[in-house]
Order: sequence, then structure tokens, then C-alpha cells
Amino acid sequence: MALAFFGSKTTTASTNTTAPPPSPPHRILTQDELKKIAAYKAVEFVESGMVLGLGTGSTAKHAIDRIGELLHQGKLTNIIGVPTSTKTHEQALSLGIPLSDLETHPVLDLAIDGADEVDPDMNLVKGRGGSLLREKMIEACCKQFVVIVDESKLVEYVGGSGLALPVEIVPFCWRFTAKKLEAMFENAGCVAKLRVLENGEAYVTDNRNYIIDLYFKKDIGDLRAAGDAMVRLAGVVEHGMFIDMATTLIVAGELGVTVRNKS
Ligand SMILES: O=C(CO)[C@H](O)[C@H](O)COP(=O)(O)O
Repeated sequence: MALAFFGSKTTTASTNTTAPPPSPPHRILTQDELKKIAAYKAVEFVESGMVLGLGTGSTAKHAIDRIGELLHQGKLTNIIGVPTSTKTHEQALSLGIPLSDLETHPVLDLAIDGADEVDPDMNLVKGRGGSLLREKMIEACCKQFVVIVDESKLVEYVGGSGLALPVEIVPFCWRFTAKKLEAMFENAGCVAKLRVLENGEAYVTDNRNYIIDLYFKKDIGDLRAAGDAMVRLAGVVEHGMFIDMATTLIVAGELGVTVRNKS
């Protein structure tokens, strides 16, 4: 559900007792506007001198634009960004954000990124944008990991949206790996699909790998056990569950913005 945006009320002096004119109609914010609200809130956590993990996706893009804007206004200084994808790298470069990598900056102060699903324990599904491996590598090195979503991303359990849990795999014998993943989660009614582009070709990640999207009919249960089983399968590079990684969750929704810190 979208946030209702209330137009500013005007009051006029009146000598009669007729009813006041109706308020301007509510404007329902779009999902992208909600993403922007969450993103701008997250940038309030950024301080000059920080090394920042820069996420990927349409929500993270708003945050990176905002960081660029504050840098140009001189309201933030000495920021270093570590991008989680080539796309984010290009965006940050175009905004003049100084960039680095994990080899030079193995510990980061803060990362800001979106998510595809957030469960009640702040576990995430990420990677529908295809960048889960670099996102996980970088966000695992951050002292604070701020996740920004609109409220449509909140789920009761991982996989609960009915949308994909992405898994990055090597291209070699990808059908074999897809079948193994499907069999691994047979009890949850898993269906594994290779991610393809509109032209039917396989989607290739920044790391030259493929993505298998897993769809579940039921809750997969123990997330850690599921994640460990996946990465033990030779051929799997990384899965898109970010378990116990988020430290702060910012949700923009109908009733406004909420900020929740992991207890
Ligand atoms: O994990 C991601 C990319 O790999 C994104 O953070 C996730 O897909 C959310 O994207 P968006 O902000 O566009 O909804």
C-alpha cells in the first residue's frame, strides 16, 4: 500500500458558518517515491569521512544520487564509496564520488542497499537485480548495514512474496546445478529457473556467472541450514539470503517512515 500524501491545508477567515472547503485530495505516492523517501532517510546516517558500501537497484540509486548531491553541496566531505556492481560503479563515477574496493578498504563504516524481501527478523532476500555476490561480500564488511525498502518488500517469511530467491551459479553444466537445487528444496515445492534476458539468452552477472531463481510454494524453514546446503553444492557461488546482516531497516509506507535497529 502506498503512502497517502496530504496536500497542505489552507484556512481562510470567514464570517459565515458554512462548512470549510474540502481539503485537497490525497495523493498516493508511487512505489518509487517511497523508495526515495527511505533512501533519503538512510543518507542521514552518513557522516563525512566515512567509507560507504554503495548498494545496487532502484532504491539504492536514490541514496547514491543523494550522497552525490550532498558532496557537491559540501555538506558531506571525504566520502569513499565501495560499489556493489558495475552499474553502481558507473553511477557513482558520474556523480564524482571517490571510489575504492575491498582490497584497499576491507572494513567499511556503513552500507546502504535495497532488498527484495525483508522478514520479521530483518533477514533479507537480495539479488533480483543480479548483484547479490558483490553486495554480500561488501555488506558483510560493514560496521552498519542500512536496508532501505518500501513496505511492499515486507514478508512473513523468506520466499513469502512468491517471487524469486536468486542463487548465483557457475555457467558450467547449469542445468545440473539447477536440478540439484530444485531437489534440495523438493519439500518446499521448489521450482528452479535460469534467469534469462528478453532475447532468451542467459543473464550474466558482473562476475560472469548465471543466476538461478528459486520459487517456493512453502516456507523453507531453517534459513541457515538452507543457505549452508546451497553453498556446499559445487557449482553454487552464493545465494541471495542475507541472514542476520542488516543492522538498520528503513521502511517507507502508508503511515510514514520507520527506522528499526536490530536488537
Ligand atoms: O539485491 C538487489 C540487487 O541485486 C536490490 O537491492 C534488490 O533487487 C532491490 O531492488 P530495488 O531497490 O530496485 O527494488
